[in-house]
Amino acid sequence: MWRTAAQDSVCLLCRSAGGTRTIRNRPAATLGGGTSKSTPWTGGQQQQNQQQQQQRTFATRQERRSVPARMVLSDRASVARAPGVRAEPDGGNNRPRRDERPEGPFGGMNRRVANIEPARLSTARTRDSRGKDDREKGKGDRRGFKALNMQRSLTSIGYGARATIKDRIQSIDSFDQFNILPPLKEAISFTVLKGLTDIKPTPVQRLAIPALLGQPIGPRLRRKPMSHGGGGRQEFLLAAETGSGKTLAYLVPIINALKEAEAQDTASIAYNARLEAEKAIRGDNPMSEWIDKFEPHPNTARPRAIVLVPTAELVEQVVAVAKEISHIAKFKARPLSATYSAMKIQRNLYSPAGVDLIVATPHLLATIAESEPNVLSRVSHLVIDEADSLLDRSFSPETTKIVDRALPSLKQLVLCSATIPKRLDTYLMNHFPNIERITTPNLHAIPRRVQLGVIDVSKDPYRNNKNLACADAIWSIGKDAAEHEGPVKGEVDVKRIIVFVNERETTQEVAEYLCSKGIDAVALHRDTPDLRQSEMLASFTSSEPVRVNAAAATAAALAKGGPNSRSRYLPNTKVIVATDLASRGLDTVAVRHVVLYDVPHTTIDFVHRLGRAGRMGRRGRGIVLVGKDDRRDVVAEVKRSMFMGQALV
Ligand SMILES: Nc1ncnc2c1ncn2[C@@H]1O[C@H](COP(=O)(O)OP(=O)(O)OP(=O)(O)O)[C@@H](O)[C@H]1O
Repeated sequence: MWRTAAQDSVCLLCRSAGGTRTIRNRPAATLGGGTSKSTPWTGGQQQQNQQQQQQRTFATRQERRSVPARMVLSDRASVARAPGVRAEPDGGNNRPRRDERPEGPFGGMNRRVANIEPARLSTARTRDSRGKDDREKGKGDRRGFKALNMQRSLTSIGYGARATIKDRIQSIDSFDQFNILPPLKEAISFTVLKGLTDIKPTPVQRLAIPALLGQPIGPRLRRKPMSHGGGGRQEFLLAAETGSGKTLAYLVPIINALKEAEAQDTASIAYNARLEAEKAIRGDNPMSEWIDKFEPHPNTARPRAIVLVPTAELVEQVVAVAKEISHIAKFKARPLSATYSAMKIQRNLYSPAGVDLIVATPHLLATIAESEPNVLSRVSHLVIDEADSLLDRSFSPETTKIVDRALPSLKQLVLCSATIPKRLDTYLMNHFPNIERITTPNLHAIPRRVQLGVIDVSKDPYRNNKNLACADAIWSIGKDAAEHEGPVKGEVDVKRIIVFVNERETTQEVAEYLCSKGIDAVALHRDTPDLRQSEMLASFTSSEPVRVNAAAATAAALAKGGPNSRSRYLPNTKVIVATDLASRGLDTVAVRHVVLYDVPHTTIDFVHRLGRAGRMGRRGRGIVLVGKDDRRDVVAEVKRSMFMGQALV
């Protein structure tokens, strides 16, 4: 019996590989009891190779088993191994690593590494690892939010990116830092935000105003070259938490652009000169008496800026802000909504004095544009406020029609929203791939100053009577308020509360039940009488306090049985029952309490509904009624997210 050094090394290797069984003490050549003579498969050259080879192992157990008694092993150790590929001590599975396979027709198959140039690979890795860091960080923060992670409805933004944005806007603390015309600065301080002592732009205003003006602020705010849609148009998405001043964030730069363009517009300059001459001729004769007979302004029925909003109430709200600015900045803003008579709509649009900015609902404007295509022929600035609703299925056809008609003259398209739902994200990627996204550090987070309480409706005393639970919650708020006299002796503040339901049909039913329990409640929907609805809304959107006699409120507070008490009248609360679409965007500054009658379907609805309270730094409280079939896990996680000050997903 003889052994070569090479054979010894095979034996050691086999042992160390732990699994490749060899017939250890027999040289390969004698396997099967053969001789060392050459066979047709093993020539003299092969034998020489055998001796030179340092590591040798058998191909596979199967191969070995199938080795006929007189078979001599290939000196390549594995028949599957390509020339030049090293053997692996892998227990007999000696196939070459996929990424080491040679070039050839099948060389690219089953690769584990992408065939990317090293230079490109390094930049891709840096980018990827940065994104991954952010994602990992976000994931870490979201651990334990199983229910919310499962039904993700909002686009997530990494906490790293949020921190960067926060840094960027720190140096801006005054409207004077923006390149806006002096009358606009004056209007912000003396009309829109009058009464405030320390006026500072909010985060969305710090980000959006310079971006829309095309103004670089400080070295860190210098932006990449403008993102353009087709035809040199600029496209922006402003996304910021509810009640954070988005209206002013888009109105200020747009009005500024209108005023600058007006100063250059030869038609307007010539008209103004003729108007001044006419005024001189007419002397003391008031302008309102003769302007109708004078020639129309070049902007008559051809506004240069349009703001689209989903509801008539929001039309009023936005146009009110624009008009406040217009008192000082001098331009014409007009509302268009279905609540106006045909004659009023006609007058607003065809006013001989012209119209610069129109605030409208898409349905009405799209209908007008069908018969009067010129209405949109001069639009240079288009804002789609509450973009997640207006680009959703129900509004999208009308909104898109307006965008399409305005496109030829459009210079800036601004989409504005408090949430970026995933479907909006996809829509933007498909339709506006170059849109510049301006998002604030607290996007999708409900402010920590808003607390969320939970009432289990399935328990006593409600026994699944949601209406009763709702009335009881409102009575508790009223009773509590009755104990605290306001600044005026003998009077208490009236609490304004919004009750949110998921379906529009439920609004009336709940409002009627609350009324039957002595609560001043109104449903906010199309069929509610306009006057009652607008009276109620006015008291919700005004920051002026409403007070009632303390004695009446205290009597109600002391009555036993709450909503079931005999007195059955709670004088110090006012309630609106609505779906969140009805109240979308409403600046309900007077609201401290929100009751979520139904558990919202998605986190998007949580953000918008709870966003009606706690606006612009105010405190607020949400109460959610949870029935036996509701997702308690979702509610618990939203509550925890809010407590931790995290964004909902
Ligand atoms: N810089 C500011 N400082 C203080 N208050 C401001 C400032 N800018 C706006 N506001 C006030 O903040 C309130 C909310 O503004 P606005 O309605 O524009 O919020 P929003 O972000 O559009 O909310 P939503 O998402 O609900 O539509 C308004 O009462 C407005 O007057």
